Amino acid sequence: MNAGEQPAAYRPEHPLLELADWLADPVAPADFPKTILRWRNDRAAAEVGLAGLSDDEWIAHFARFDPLPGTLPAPLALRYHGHQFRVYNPEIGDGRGFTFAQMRGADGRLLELGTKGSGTTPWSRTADGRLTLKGAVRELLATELLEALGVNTSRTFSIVETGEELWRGDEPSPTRSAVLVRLSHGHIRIGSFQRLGKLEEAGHVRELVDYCLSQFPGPLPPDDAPGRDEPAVILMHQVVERLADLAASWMVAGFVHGVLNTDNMNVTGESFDYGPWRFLPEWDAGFTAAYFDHAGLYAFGRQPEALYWNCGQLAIALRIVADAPPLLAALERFGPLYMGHVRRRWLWRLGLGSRGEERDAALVAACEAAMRESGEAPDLFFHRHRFGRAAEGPLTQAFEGFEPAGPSHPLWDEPAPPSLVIDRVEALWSAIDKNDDWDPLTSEIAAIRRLGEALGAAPEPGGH
Ligand SMILES: Nc1ncnc2c1ncn2[C@@H]1O[C@H](COP(=O)(O)OP(=O)(O)OP(=O)(O)O)[C@@H](O)[C@H]1O
Repeated sequence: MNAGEQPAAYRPEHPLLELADWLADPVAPADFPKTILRWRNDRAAAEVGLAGLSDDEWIAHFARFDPLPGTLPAPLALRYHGHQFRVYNPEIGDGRGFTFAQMRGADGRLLELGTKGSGTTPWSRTADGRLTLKGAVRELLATELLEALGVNTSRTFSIVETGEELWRGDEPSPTRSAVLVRLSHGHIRIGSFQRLGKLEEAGHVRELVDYCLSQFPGPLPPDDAPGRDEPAVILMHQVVERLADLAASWMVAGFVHGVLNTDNMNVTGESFDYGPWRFLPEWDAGFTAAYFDHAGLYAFGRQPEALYWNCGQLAIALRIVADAPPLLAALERFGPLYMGHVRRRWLWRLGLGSRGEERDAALVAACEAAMRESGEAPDLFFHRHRFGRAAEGPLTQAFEGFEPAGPSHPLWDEPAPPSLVIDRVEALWSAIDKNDDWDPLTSEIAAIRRLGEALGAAPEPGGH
């Protein structure tokens, strides 16, 4: 919400309930020994009419999970399958989370509150259903910076520390526990369709397609797209458009998600599930975030290809209700859409207006080459070159004739804020872990929000 805007009214709904019999299981939240409020996102809460809750009420709803009035009567753990590192896994589903509430935002779009670390479900397998506090803090940092950088991301709504000791192979253990609530437009994944396709539930695929089209509305396919009136084809086009933009937005943010499995692909196009993510210390296509990604499958430069592959899996799942050629025609749009979104977002981050496709593409290529050569962190590069300043050497020509287009802000005349690279993330966590000092995290979030203000909103993609 921008300054001066009125807080939205709370407008509960529960359309998911209609699908719940075959898409989800009602579950009970864990009973935590402690509930210490660590983060409440009042900016996001104001958008859904929940900023007026007292801290006690907040904890009752977002750590004890007392139902919010008028929305889902019970938490729903969603069923899904997914390709994990390209291997099909039919045993997953919400193993440590659930959809807790649905509501309308001020713009009329559906929003959901979903959890992470809220207890076991039928899909927990042998795991504990919990989230580490460090995992929660990392998710907060990633979502705040991505939001500032114009990425369509889930938002971290609430973090409550829960007083348990957790054992993890990738954190010094025992480690502290938390329950996180996130706000996003939905939690229907490509893996949700894969599961229904695999189980040959064509009627349910149709129902889920209709739900997505009505709850997450988007544009119709281009005029010349084959099968453009069929619901599954329309959805396929929308998901391709959204994920092509998502891939572009991560590249321009210098962000490596780390685990681009099909169960982590939201059909709304929102970035979510922040595990081993990293921001780039330097421009390197081979930079890999997850220590367990030995082949570099989800390395920085392979993210667009991974999302394209995931869209292909959605097409396969939708084959049960649509012909292949129109689905493939939608899939083929991914590459050109991606390139267009990279150009648009790159110029936005530089604060420059477009000079046409060719010059814009040449500028992107020149900037990439300059970063590769110098080893400069992308955040620093974009800051130094905001509005086309500081161009030198081969960059001078590439920047020639581009005009400033972004808002002015005092930040652009200050030294660049430090990048949120791994050492910085670890330092912020260490203050909490060693001294229970939350001030460095709070200051970091304030600095990130100021960067978001300085950048302004990313422009919407144009029409077809
Ligand atoms: N500690 C845990 N307990 C139970 N299930 C877990 C745990 N950690 C991961 N899972 C499950 O393993 C699968 C893959 O985990 P992943 O980290 O991608 O998802 P997640 O972060 O738990 O949830 P989301 O994708 O909604 O962010 C999911 O089905 C998830 O629910």
